[in-house]
Amino acid sequence: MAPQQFTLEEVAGHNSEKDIWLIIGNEKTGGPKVYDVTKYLEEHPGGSEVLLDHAGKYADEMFEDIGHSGDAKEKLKTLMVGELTPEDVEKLASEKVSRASELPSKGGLNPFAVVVLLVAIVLGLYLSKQYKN
Ligand code: HEM
Repeated sequence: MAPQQFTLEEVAGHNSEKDIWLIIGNEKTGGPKVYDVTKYLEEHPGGSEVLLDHAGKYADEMFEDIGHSGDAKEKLKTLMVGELTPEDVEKLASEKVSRASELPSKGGLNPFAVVVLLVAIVLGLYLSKQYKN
């Protein structure tokens, strides 16, 4: 049976302690795959916190950076629930979305922060003019 396919958005919905999925894998390891780590949270030797931090996201870089053992990779296999749709595999590869930072939002500037910053600058200019006169 072909593995089930999920979108990034569907994976992102599994982001709580009671239901946590991660995406791990890259071109070198056979592509990103989707893992259900809900039952593994308590068992994880690295603690549940790091897994929760990446709930619903692409955690490949973190997983690789730790230098997980062969045992860890074997365990990982048992937790797989499926793969990403080809479009979203493409998306991860091209945008390097998140690399464990921002899913599903695309990163970049927060528009609210930009507005606040602009207002602050204009106000600053206005006030400095006032003081000169
Ligand atoms: C389902 C995915 C994962 C599995 C099956 C897994 C498995 C393991 C295992 C078996 C160990 C013990 C050491 C070893 O055998 O390498 C371990 C340690 C650790 N893992 Fe994971 N891990 C997973 C995901 C992650 C992720 C996503 C992170 C980070 C965001 C992470 C961070 C750590 C840390 C910090 C340690 C402790 C290393 C140490 O104390 O030396 N793990 N993991």
